[in-house]
Amino acid sequence: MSSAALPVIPLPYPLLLLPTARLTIPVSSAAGELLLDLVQEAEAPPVVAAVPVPSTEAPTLHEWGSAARIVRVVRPPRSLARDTQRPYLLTVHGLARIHLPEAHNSREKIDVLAERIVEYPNADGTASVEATATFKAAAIKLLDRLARDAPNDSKRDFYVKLSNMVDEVTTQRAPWLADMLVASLNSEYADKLDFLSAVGPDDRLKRATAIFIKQTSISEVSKKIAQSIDESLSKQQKEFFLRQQLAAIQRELRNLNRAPPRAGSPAPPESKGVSAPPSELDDEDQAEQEEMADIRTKIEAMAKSSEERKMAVREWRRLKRTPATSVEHGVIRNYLEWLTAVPWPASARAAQTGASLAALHNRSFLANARAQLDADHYGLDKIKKRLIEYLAVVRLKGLQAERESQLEVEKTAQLEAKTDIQEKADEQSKALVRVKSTSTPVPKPLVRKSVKGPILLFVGPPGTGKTSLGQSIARALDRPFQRISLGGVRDEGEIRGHRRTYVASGPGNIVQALRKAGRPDPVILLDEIDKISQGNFHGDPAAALLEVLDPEQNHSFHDHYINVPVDLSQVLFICTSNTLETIAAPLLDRCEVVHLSGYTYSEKMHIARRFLLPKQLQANCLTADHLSLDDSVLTHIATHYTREAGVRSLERAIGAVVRYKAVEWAEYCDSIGADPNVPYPDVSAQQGDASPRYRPAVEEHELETILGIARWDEDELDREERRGLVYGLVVTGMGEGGVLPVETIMVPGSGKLKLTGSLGDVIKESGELALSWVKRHAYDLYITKTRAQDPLKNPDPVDVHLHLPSGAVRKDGPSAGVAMTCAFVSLLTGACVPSNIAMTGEVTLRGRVGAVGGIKEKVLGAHRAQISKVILPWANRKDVEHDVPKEVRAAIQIVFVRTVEEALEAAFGKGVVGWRRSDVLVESRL
Ligand SMILES: Nc1ncnc2c1ncn2[C@@H]1O[C@H](COP(=O)(O)OP(=O)(O)OP(=O)(O)O)[C@@H](O)[C@H]1O
Repeated sequence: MSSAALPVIPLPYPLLLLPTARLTIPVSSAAGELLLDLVQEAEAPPVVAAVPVPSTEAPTLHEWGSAARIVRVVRPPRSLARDTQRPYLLTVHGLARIHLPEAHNSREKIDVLAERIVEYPNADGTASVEATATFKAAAIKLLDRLARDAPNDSKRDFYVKLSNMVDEVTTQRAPWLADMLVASLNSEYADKLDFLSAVGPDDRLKRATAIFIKQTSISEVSKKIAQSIDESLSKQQKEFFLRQQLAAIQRELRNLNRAPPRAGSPAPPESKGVSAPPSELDDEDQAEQEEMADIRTKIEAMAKSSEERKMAVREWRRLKRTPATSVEHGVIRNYLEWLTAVPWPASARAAQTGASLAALHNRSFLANARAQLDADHYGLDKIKKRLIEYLAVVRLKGLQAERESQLEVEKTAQLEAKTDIQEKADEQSKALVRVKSTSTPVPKPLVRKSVKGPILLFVGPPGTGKTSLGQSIARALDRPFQRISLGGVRDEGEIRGHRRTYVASGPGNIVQALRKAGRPDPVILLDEIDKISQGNFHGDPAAALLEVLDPEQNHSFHDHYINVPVDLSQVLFICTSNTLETIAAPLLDRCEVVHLSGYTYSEKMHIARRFLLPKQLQANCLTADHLSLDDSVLTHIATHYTREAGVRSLERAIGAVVRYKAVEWAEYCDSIGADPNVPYPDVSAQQGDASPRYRPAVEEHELETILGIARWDEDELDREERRGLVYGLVVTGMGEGGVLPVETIMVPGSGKLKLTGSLGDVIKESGELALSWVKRHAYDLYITKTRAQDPLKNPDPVDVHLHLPSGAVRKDGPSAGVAMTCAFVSLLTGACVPSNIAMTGEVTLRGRVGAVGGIKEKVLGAHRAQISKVILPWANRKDVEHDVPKEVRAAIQIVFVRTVEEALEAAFGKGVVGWRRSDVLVESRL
C-alpha cells in the first residue's frame, strides 16, 4: 500500500466518482482559479482526490474516495465573470480507489484543494471464476431487461453492446468492468458508496452482483407498477367517458320532463327579467329528439316482416348502441333517414296511391287525358293517339292489379276465419293450431300489384316536346313526375348509389327520385339515355339501367347504399333520346320507340302563338295587351333567327322580344308616372297626345334591333349553283334534318378518287360505287367518245376529290348515293344542278335507287332550308304519305325516282344531260 498527499475535491451528496468514471462538477471561482493555476503549473495533468461527503447535516469527508485526473477546468465567459453565482466547471476522470485514514477524525472545515494524506490500497489481481460467473449472469440479466424496456433504439443498442462486453469479459478484466457498470448504470448512492470501499477483485464483483440483482428486481417491480398505473388510468378514462354519457342522458331526461309553464304560473328563474324571444337555434336537443321520433314512427309504419323493416330495426338498434359523438353514429343515422324516406310500396304510406287509383276509376279518365295532352301540346296527333293507347292500357292494368290484390286480401281473411273456427272446435289440439296459425300469412295492407307496361322511348331532336309529353302523362295519371338526366352519367354509382363504406356515400338517382316523389308509383322520365356512357372502369351505368327498366327484374332493384331490394314495378318509366344510334341494343330492346321528328313552320307558328308567347309573357309579367306579334313577324323570327327541328330557340327568341318590350313598358310608365302594374288599356286612356306613346305591336324591321342581325341569311346566299356541287339531305346526330352540300372537283392525277370529310366506311363505299356507275355510263352520258374510255384518264388523267363539309362531324350511311352520283355527273359533263334542289337515296351498282331512313326529318329540314324540290327514292313514298305534313308536301315539289337515270333527269332537268337512247340499261334478272 503506498500513500501520497493529494489536494481534495469534496463531492457533496449525491455526487460520487468511481474509478473509470468521469464527472463534471461546479466549483467556486476561488477554487476554480486555484485549479487553473495547478493545471498551468503541472507538466502532466494533475491528480486530485475526489472524496464524497455523504451527509449534509454533519459534513465530513468519506473514508474512501477516488484518485482522479483533472481533465478540464472551464472558466465562465468573461462578461459573466463578475457574476459570483456563476461557478467554474471542473471535469475529473476516476483512476483508482483511495483511502483517507484520518477522514473520520477530522473535525476541521472541509477546504477545497486542501492537501490530505491518502493511501492507495492494492486493488490488483484476478477475480475467481465463480465470482466472475455470478457477476456475468447478474449483469447480463439486468442489461437484457434494460434493453427490453429501452425507450429508444440507441439506448437499446447501448445495453446490448454492454451485455456483449460482459459476456466476453475475462476474470482479469471483470473487476474493472464491475466498476464501469456500477458507475454507469444508475445505481443507488448508498450502494455506490459501499461499492467504493470494496477493494479486492472478488469483493468488488460480489458487491456489484448484489447491486445488479437488486436493480433487476427494482426494474421488474417498477414495470409492474407502471402497468397497473396504466390500467387504472384507462379505467379512469372509461369512467370519465361513462360519466359524460350519463350526464347527457340525464340532460335529455330533464328536457323530456320539463313541463311547459302553465298560464299564470311563475316563470322559471332563468326566464325572469328581459325574456329573449325563443329561437329555433336554441332548441337543438328538442329538434334532435323530434327527428329521432320521426325516424322511429316511420320505421313502425313499415310493413311487418318486410326486408326494409328488418334492416331498419337492426340499424336502429346499432344507432342506440353507438355513442352520439362518434362518426359511425352520423353514418347510421343518415342511412336510417334515407331508408325511412323511401316510399316503400308495402308501407302504410302506400295509401297515398289511392289518389291515383281514384283517377283510374274515373269514367272520363281517357277524355281527361286527351284534354290534358291537347292543352299541353299542339299537333303531334299520332303521338297523342299512341299515348292515349298507352294510358288506356296502364289504366286497365292498374284496375286489374287492384282487383287481384283485393281478392288476395279477401282470401287471407277467409283463411284466418277458418283458423279461428278450427281453434274453437278442437280445444285439445290448441297448441298445434297455434303453430299453424303463426305460419299463415299476416294480412297485408292493400298493396298494388306491379303494373308492367311497355317503356316508352321518345326519340327526336331537341325541343320537340319529349320532356313536356312526359309531364303531361304524369298529370293525366295524377302521379308525381320526376326527371333524371342521364346525359354524361359515367359512373354506375350515380344510378345504383355508393356503398355505405364510401366517404360521402348516398343512394343513386333512382332512389333519390323516389324519395322526392314521395310515392312508390311516380312517372320517372329518364332523359337522354343515348348520352349515358357504357362500360368503363366506373362500372356500367347502361347495365344498371337495364335492371331498372326490365319489368322482370325491377321489382327488386338493388341500390348499393340502401342495400334492401327496392320495388320499382309500380313506377312508370319514360325515356327520351335524341338518336337511336348510340343506345345500347339491350336497352333499346326494352323500350317502345315513339318518334318525334320536328315541326313545320306552320306548326311552329301555332305552338308559338298558343304556348310559347303566353308562357313568355307570363314569365316576364306582361299580358297579351302589352305585346302583339303578327304572323309575319313570328314567321320571320322562325325562319331568320332559328333553324331547328324543335321550338327551343324559337321560345328563346320570343323571350328576348318579350323582355325588350318589358323594358320599354317600364320606361314608358316611369316617364308618364303610371304604375307598370296597371293594365295597358287603362294607361293608354290616360296618356295625352303630347306624351310619347307605347306601341304594343312589334314590327318586322324592329327585329334586327331586338334580336340582332338575322342568323340564316348568309347560309342561304352561300348555296350556289356550280359544276360538281349538289345538295344532299341528312339527319344529324341530334335527330334534326338538314341540307348538306356534296362538293367535287377534278385535280391532275391518275384517275383516282379521294374522299374527305370524316366519312365512315359505308359512305365511302357508296362514293366509290357512284363513281363506278358514272364511269360505266360515261359513254351513255356523252362524257366519253367510246365505251372503252375512262373519263378520268381521257382526254387528260385526273383525280376526283369529293368532300362533305363540316369535316369535324362524322358522317356515314348509304343515303348520299344519289347526290354523289349527280355530283360526279355534273363534274364530268359540266351541267349544274340548281341550288334549290336537294336529294337523298341509296344507289346500287345496277343503277337502282333504294329506300333510306329519316324521310320526315329530311323533308322538314329541306323545307326549313327553303328548298323547293326534293328527289326521294320511290320506295319512300309511303313515308312521305304517312309522316310529312300536308302543308309541307304542298310547299315542296317531291319527285320520287326508281333509277339513277330518273334522278339525273329530275336533278338536271329534262334533256340537260344527254343519254344515248339506243343503249338503255338492261336489268339482269337473277
Ligand atoms: N307540340 C308542342 N306544343 C307546345 N309546346 C311545345 C310543343 N313541343 C315543344 N314544346 C315546348 O318546347 C319546350 C321544349 O320542350 P322539351 O323540353 O319537352 O323538349 P325536349 O324534346 O325534351 O328537348 P331535349 O331533347 O333537349 O330534352 C317546352 O317549353 C315545351 O313546352
